[in-house]
Amino acid sequence: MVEEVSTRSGAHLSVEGVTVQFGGLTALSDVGFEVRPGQVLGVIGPNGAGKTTLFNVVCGFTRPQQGRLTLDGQVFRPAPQRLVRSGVSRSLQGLGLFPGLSVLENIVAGGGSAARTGWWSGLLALPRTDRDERRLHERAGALVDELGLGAYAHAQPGTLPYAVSKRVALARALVSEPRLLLLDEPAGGLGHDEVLELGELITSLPSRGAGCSVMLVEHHVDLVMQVCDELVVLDFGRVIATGVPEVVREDPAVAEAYLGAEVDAS
Ligand SMILES: Nc1ncnc2c1ncn2[C@@H]1O[C@H](COP(=O)(O)OP(=O)(O)OP(=O)(O)O)[C@@H](O)[C@H]1O
Repeated sequence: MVEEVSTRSGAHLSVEGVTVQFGGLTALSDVGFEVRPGQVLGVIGPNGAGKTTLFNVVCGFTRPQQGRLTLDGQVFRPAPQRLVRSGVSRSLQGLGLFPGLSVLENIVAGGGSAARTGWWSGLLALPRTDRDERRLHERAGALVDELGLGAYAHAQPGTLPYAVSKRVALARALVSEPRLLLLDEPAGGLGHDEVLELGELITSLPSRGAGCSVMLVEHHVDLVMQVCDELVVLDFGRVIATGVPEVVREDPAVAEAYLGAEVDAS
């Protein structure tokens, strides 16, 4: 088991002692965990637990007051516009597809500066070559096929069924061949069969291309239990449990956090 993990590739993200306050409210308190190479790590927790805040910290939308991130051992100060250059990609709850562009063009747009020969060239701000451009279009075309988007390649986002839009957003996040993929509620609004398909896709990500680690923020507990190697459970901004799904599922603190949330809701 250990051997299997150590041979996987993908980025290694470390989140250390992260604290975020909004005025007097502590949204995250001393949060720490790791996403290991080739791992699918799930972040779960009841409403208001701090999941979105954590996602925003890793994307660079929110700066923590304390703590730090490292990516492959280097201090990582994420900025949304530089993420792709760092080998990181994200798919947000709000799909954010460009209305004036076709599905294929939207996917190509996800290449950003990584359209250059790779994210490392993007980091050095090397100019984009025709060959880079061609490769980007090839990758976009391959994703259209792989995610079953062929019938929609030239459609406008506004005309797509919701589940198809979600696949387009995912393809756009994958076209840069990220080493770390950040997914925010990818199952939101999907039906049962679509969630199953999504689960298969997420499970395949670590062995896709050069390898990809995944941080998945998700409410859909069945999906999380199915696809994640490890879970981090947040409640009131604190990590209350970490571990493999089978163990977290039995953790009394986790049951209590979710039960408390249900009682509040009722
Ligand atoms: N920009 C903000 N300003 C003030 N408070 C905020 C802000 N963003 C989040 N919060 C608060 O921080 C806490 C954590 O919110 P967050 O959205 O991260 O939780 P969550 O686990 O994603 O919740 P949900 O599952 O409902 O989306 C909540 O109490 C929320 O009201």
